[in-house]
Amino acid sequence: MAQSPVKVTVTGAAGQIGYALLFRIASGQLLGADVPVKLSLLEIPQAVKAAEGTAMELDDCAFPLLSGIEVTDDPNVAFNGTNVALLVGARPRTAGMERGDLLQANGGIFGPQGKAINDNAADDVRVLVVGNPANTNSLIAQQHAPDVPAERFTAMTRLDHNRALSQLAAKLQVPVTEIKKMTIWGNHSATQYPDLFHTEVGGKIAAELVDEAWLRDTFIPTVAKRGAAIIEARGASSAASAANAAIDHVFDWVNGTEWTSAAIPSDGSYGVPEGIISSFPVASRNGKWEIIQGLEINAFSRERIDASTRELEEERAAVRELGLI
Ligand SMILES: NC(=O)c1ccc[n+]([C@@H]2O[C@H](COP(=O)([O-])OP(=O)(O)OC[C@H]3O[C@@H](n4cnc5c(N)ncnc54)[C@H](O)[C@@H]3O)[C@@H](O)[C@H]2O)c1
Ligand SMILES: O=C(O)C[C@H](O)C(=O)O
Repeated sequence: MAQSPVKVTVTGAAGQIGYALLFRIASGQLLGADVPVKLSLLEIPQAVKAAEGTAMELDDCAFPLLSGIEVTDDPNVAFNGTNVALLVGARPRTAGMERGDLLQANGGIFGPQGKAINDNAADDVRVLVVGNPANTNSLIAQQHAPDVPAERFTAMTRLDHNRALSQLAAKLQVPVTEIKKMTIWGNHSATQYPDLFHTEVGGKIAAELVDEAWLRDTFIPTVAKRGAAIIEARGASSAASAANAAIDHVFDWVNGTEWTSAAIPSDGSYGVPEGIISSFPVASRNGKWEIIQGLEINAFSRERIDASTRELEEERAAVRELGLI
């Protein structure tokens, strides 16, 4: 029997990530080449017309897997029966802003959307927050959705993971496919920690293949500050690479993987405070993320994981203070 379509909701559909994302979803890259999809495009009223234009272009592609498109400014409609919610819609930072500056500006979006997901989404809904500050926005949405299992709320650090793969591959002059077990810990911010002490290249530990000065002074800051470097170079924040990472995150969540990075609610593993949505090394089995256990954390890593998770605790305290959770 033909599979019934999976409903995918994309917020901020008229934005630059939305434009890079929707066509790939409709072509089957988000869920698989045999899975039909229905798209729901959520925008603010002023941008609905632009989203309708994107919907016209989606129509014009005649994608065999695309079974329907709706465009709306009502979250209750957009999330009605949704199976996958990609929360992209938020203001990007501009040159000179840190992600923390966006807490107040964007935090207000995610409470109402969390509630709309709670009240309307399908029982199997999976949520990926891309809009910054992604980890804490995901926490805000989760806190407004008490009927949805907490672990269904995630945030995107896959772009950081992919950036780390690419930087290391260039340094070691190897194809990215030779690199296994890359890990991003913590917040999708400048405090994130790309960890090479478990990463393997041709069976060897990556941290032992590079000198410590490069690891500390070049690799970690290059990955952690790549978002700002893209803004500086493009005059706009990353879009196609962000859309690509969102596709990777959901595809692996649904179809399984033995090792990647994703920000998921902490269960206290590795001393990461319970409840914050922090990046971990994860596997996905039977449609559920699992934190990879048993890794030895050295003093160098400990210090950096603690710094990034402390920032997430501070963000949680700040949104509590603002009454957002
Ligand atoms: N996690 C990551 O790795 C990552 C990477 C890149 C960008 N981002 C973030 O993604 C977000 C979107 O980036 P962009 O470049 O597409 O921005 P953009 O400004 O091009 O588009 C954002 C869109 O969101 C819409 N929007 C705003 N409030 C909304 C709401 N309440 N409901 C629905 N739509 C709403 C806007 O109308 C706009 O069309 C930003 O916060 C950016 O910082 C995250
Ligand atoms: O850094 C930003 O503000 C945009 C995005 O989160 C990125 O990492 O490219």
